[in-house]
Amino acid sequence: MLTSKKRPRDDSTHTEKIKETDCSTSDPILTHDPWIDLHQGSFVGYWRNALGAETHHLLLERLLTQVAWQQRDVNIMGKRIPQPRFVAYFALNPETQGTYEYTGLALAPSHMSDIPGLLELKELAQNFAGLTSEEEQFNSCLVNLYRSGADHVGWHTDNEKLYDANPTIASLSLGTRRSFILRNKTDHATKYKFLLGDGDLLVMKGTVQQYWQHCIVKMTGKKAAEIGPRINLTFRRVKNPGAAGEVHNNSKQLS
Ligand SMILES: O=C(O)CCC(=O)C(=O)O
Ligand SMILES: [Fe+2]
Repeated sequence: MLTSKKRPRDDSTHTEKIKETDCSTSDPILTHDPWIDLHQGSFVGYWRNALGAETHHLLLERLLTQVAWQQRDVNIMGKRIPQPRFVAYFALNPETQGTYEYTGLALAPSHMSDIPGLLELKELAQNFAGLTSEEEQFNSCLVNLYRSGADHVGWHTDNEKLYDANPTIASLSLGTRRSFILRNKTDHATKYKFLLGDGDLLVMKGTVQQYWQHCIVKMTGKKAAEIGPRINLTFRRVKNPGAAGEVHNNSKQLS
């Protein structure tokens, strides 16, 4: 049974503010407040093992086997390249919410109710994100499958016009721990690294998509091939279904 009970972060060593020049030195933010104030109205919430259940592997297995994963081509700087991960898209009301589009890739949504447990995960993510009113609640879920350490997502912001200009986005991780980095758009040396492990939840809130970019770091070498899969579910609220493919400000960089 999934629980939405909030639990304090038990260990902050999985979050670090890092400098461009020294990515291995940690400057941990040692606080039990799950919300990190990035200034200018940007906030990130981070909960280790928000899922709190021992059934993550079943959930991972279910998603691996039941989701109709797609690897699509995207346009990056005039070139068509296969995305370095697999994706799928779910909506609460696929009939009215339209497609999700970026860099030449259009994904039609499936029903969230098609995957057992997905609606409960949405509720859980909403509770952690503090979304109480119905108008704020998530109605879509973009799911990423990183097969090994070589799969990744490049620097980007989730600034599609489908969403509000300052959307709340909740990201739930399953499987292998991977490095998620946020960097300030105007000062790339200001970064926060989160090691997102099985059951961890990260929420971006306020102006994060205006002032920060994020990525999942590409791993290289033998270790990249050896590590297991990771699935990430990002819950979002589609507000403007007619605006698929448009972005709020500067262009979205993504691979
Ligand atoms: O896998 C992750 O944690 C991030 C995914 C992401 O940034 C996205 O789907 O927009
Ligand atoms: Fe993103």
